[in-house]
Amino acid sequence: MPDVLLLPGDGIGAEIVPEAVKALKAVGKRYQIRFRFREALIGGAAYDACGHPLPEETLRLCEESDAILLGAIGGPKWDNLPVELRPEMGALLPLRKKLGLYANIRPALLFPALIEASPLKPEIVSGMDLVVVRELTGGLYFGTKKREFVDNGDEQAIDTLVYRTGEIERIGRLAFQMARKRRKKVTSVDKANVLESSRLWRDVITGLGREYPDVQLEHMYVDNCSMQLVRRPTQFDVIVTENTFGDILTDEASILTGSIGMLASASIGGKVALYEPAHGSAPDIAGQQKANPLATILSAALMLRLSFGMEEGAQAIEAAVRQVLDEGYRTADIMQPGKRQVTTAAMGDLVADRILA
Ligand SMILES: NC(=O)c1ccc[n+]([C@@H]2O[C@H](COP(=O)([O-])OP(=O)(O)OC[C@H]3O[C@@H](n4cnc5c(N)ncnc54)[C@H](O)[C@@H]3O)[C@@H](O)[C@H]2O)c1
Ligand SMILES: CC(C)[C@H](C(=O)O)[C@@H](O)C(=O)O
Ligand SMILES: [Mg+2]
Repeated sequence: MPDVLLLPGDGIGAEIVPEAVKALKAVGKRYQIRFRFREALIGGAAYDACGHPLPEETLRLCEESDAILLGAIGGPKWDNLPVELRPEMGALLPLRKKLGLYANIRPALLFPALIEASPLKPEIVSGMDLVVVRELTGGLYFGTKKREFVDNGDEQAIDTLVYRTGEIERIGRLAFQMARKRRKKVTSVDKANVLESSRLWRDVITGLGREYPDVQLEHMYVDNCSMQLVRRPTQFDVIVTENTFGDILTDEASILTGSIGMLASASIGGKVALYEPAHGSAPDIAGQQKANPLATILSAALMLRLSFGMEEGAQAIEAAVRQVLDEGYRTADIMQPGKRQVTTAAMGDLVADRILA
């Protein structure tokens, strides 16, 4: 019985996770699989309940589970806490690190029904289907952080950006392997014209490329990449990049597919994988049933594919999402003239229903 740990977290997390559970239950019913769902606290919700954003009990349940589904963490309520108690630095980052989740897979796929919801012209965005492989446990996020006063009385803040060859090699390998199963192209994104860590990144990826002669490798500076994504997103197949660049480029890529509410993700590399939408807790729309649950539902599909080897179940979810969009149902963020606007829960019901149809 696959044991799935649910971590709804904060803001819209409590609204979107139940919709992905509906999809998983529908797959369970269709293919006679019984999932066991457990739930734990994380983020601001955990801080409010027990004084820490990542309680030991939550970490233990994560380590014992077969896969984790996370909603989102954070929000203005907790932004002024000491940094180690904030949901981002006190829970999400340590959880990724402790579970060894060094690779964050973020597919940015345009569903044809959403072509009008994209800010790009239909002829430019049509066929967009790329995946960003983001390094997740290194770089600026995990470097030394400090503040100190200098001679003239100024305060200075320091964040170090460190990458080792081994860290670059393992994420690079994953990207090449993924490209082999796709359109056989890897774009490695860095800032090698400025950063030493990027020059090492480029050296390591170039060396790895020789082991994958069937995969086309190109290097691109991150500033150019952010422009190329908008100019011609279909030129990309697999983008591999370091932590911070991947964070920024995936928010950019998400909107090209219609909304950040469409971008699923899988964080892998350890014994247990974590699945979560790429977006945050969206405090501006929390509690209003306006959130798009599809990124979380599509993250559940990634869970079935990558953690449980249930390709059929994953495809059933993806086909149901496609069908519901083709039928014209939309949450507010992807609403278009002539379409039918539905709530978060209604969207989840529709997807579950189509999985079972
Ligand atoms: N993985 C995570 O848990 C995660 C990711 C990003 C941000 N955060 C946290 O979330 C909080 C809010 O951050 P932010 O406002 O910069 O980013 P955000 O992604 O929460 O929201 C950005 C914008 O996108 C909209 N949006 C996001 N998800 C949506 C959805 N599913 N459906 C419809 N609209 C959606 C929001 O309403 C908002 O206008 C912060 O505390 C941040 O640290 C957490
Ligand atoms: C909340 C934040 C720490 C996180 C990140 O930057 O990794 C988020 O933006 C994401 O993309 O998952
Ligand atoms: Mg982000």
